[in-house]
Amino acid sequence: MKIALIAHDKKKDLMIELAKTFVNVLKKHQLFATGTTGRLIIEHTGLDVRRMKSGPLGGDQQIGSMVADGQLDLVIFLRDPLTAQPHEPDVSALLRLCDVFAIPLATNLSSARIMLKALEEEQIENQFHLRKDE
Ligand SMILES: O=C(CO)COP(=O)(O)O
Repeated sequence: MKIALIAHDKKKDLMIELAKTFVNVLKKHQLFATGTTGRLIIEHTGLDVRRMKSGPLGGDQQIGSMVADGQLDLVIFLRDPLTAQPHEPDVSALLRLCDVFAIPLATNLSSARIMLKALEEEQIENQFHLRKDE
């Protein structure tokens, strides 16, 4: 499965802890991340992560493009709903595209844990999302 991992600044520590907790699950999959999130995950877990640009510099849009192209199966995006983001339109666009293409999307720690637990137990199948044109 192809999984995107993204965290806003105040949620990065949570993302690192999440990645550490589920490192044995995550290492079985292809991982993608926005720039800073990816660097931190690599530094703290040694996981192989393909890094896009940083979120404010277009990373969310790059991930969104992958969603639109059917290149991602899961998105975990630990958002900070209490801090204004300069690239809020990019964030909204990515969340919207996940809904357009019915890609499983976790936007907080609790839903992310449920998603990774399901992945651990192999309850999520590859490419079960619907393409918009299907
Ligand atoms: O801003 C982000 C998501 O909107 C995350 O980007 P970084 O991982 O580069 O901090």
